[in-house]
Amino acid sequence: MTEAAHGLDAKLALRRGALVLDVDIALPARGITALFGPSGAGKSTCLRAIAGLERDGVGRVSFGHDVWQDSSRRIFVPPHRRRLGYVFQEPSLFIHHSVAGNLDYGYRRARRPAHLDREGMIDRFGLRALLDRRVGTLSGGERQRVSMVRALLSDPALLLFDEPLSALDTTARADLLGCLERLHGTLRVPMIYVSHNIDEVVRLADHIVLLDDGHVVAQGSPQDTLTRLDLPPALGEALGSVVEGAVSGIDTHDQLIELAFAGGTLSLPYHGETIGQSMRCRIAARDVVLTRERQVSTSALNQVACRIVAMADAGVSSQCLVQLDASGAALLARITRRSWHALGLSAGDEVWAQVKAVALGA
Ligand SMILES: Nc1ncnc2c1ncn2[C@@H]1O[C@H](COP(=O)(O)OP(=O)(O)OP(=O)(O)O)[C@@H](O)[C@H]1O
Repeated sequence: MTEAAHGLDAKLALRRGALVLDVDIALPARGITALFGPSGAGKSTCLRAIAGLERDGVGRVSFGHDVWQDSSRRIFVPPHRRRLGYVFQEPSLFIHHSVAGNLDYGYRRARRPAHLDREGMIDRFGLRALLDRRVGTLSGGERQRVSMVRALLSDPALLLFDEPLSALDTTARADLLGCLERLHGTLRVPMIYVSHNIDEVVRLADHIVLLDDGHVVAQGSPQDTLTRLDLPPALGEALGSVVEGAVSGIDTHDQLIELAFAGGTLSLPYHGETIGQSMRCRIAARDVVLTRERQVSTSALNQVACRIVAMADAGVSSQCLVQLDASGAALLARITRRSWHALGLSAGDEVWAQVKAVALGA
């Protein structure tokens, strides 16, 4: 299998009822790209158009050196010839066949490529004990694991996952998210992952495309896109910073870990992490409190020294967004305008950002 030298480029326009989708997306050739946005933004429609499942989309889609669609030249490669591994919100499997039968369907058609680690994937997704079971007897979470491994074993050039966890309960969702995180480091092909759950996105994505009302409003690294001050109000709750660091301490007595990052250390709840483990956590803008002085009597375990970079309207008249720099790490706070004025804040000021450890629980 040859890997794409360039990723996916899609410039597509299409109308579906009240939705006018008009996107221009350029994705990296590796890693996970999240297509994120509020409900109804057009994420699934966009993914389907990329796959060739929306035939009336107009524009150009290329993947690596392959042109999948070019309306001006009447080129349209049908979905089954685009080498896609598609996973939908609801698993679509051969319900009367065994798990092994489902997994091997695409794997056999792809001629069992040597570079695909069938056994490793079965173990990584916890399917070993289920191989002989009929799919119809599995739970929703188990079926979705089968869908994912089946897609991976079909030797795709591009994986398209459309809200694969949204129909699952909290436990199944957490389990599968863990599987996907572990898969991340071994993925040889790019994945587009549609979600409206920002925590999933932050844990998985290397790159984010933010969609609102059929349009791309930002694309780039999670850190850069989610700390922007100019995003539409519909994306407001997703705003915040993505902190990357390594576990530098574990306090089993208080069940907390310390995460060392560019701006200092953060305490957050312990979930079985190990020292040295790389971690990402999201600090939602609404969970950050700003103070002029470092506080001595506060229940917030985290206080990070920052400098104010800029302030902007938060889209809600009583609130503003404050961009902060913590020794090179970008943070974002959403506070009231009243607080901004009461503290006499302005760009360039030194402040402390307080964050409760429980706000950082994964
Ligand atoms: N075939 C269709 N006919 C009419 N309207 C459609 C059709 N397909 C999609 N839409 C509309 O387009 C909008 C976007 O739908 P889409 O499923 O792409 O959004 P989404 O961002 O994936 O939303 P969600 O997160 O809720 O799944 C919705 O308002 C939907 O009702």
